[in-house]
Amino acid sequence: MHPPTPFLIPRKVEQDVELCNYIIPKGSLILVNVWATSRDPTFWKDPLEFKPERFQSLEVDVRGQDFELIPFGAGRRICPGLPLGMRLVQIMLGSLLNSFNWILEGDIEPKDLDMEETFSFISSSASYPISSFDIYNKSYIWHTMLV
Ligand code: HEM
Repeated sequence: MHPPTPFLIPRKVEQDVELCNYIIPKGSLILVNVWATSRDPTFWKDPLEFKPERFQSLEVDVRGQDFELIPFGAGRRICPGLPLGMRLVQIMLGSLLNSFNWILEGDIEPKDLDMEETFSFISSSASYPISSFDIYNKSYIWHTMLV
């Protein structure tokens, strides 16, 4: 729902295409706005709410078959790094959670965190609310985790 790339890679139409009663002329540049589709209230209940549990009961998959959620794109130009990306995200997130003792700075409440994104080719967090953490006295050696 927070795709790293708000738009898929631009595509150029090679011939006139009719789509949903629109003619897309040959030569047009097409940008697929996955940022918008992954928070479209037509498909998502409370799309702006942080509810990771929504995926527990959903059949929607990120592998390019369900167009309401295509962070890796879809079709023949789908991200070839999808299997690696899926594994890396889990390893990185698990390693970060396991290796550091995360705390919120000052008196910030979780509900006050700004979870909005800044817009550019790659989305990033608007602010870095978790700005302080202490190292939990664990060695942080990537290769031992990956072996
Ligand atoms: C969570 C991690 C990743 C995400 C969310 C992601 C997302 C994407 C997206 C959205 C596209 C554009 C697809 C389209 O326009 O239809 C793409 C393309 C691509 N990705 Fe990834 N990617 C990830 C990881 C990786 C990794 C690990 C690699 C390589 C090791 C990789 C290599 C590529 C390449 C080469 C393309 C261009 C494919 C083409 O145009 O034919 N990606 N990726």
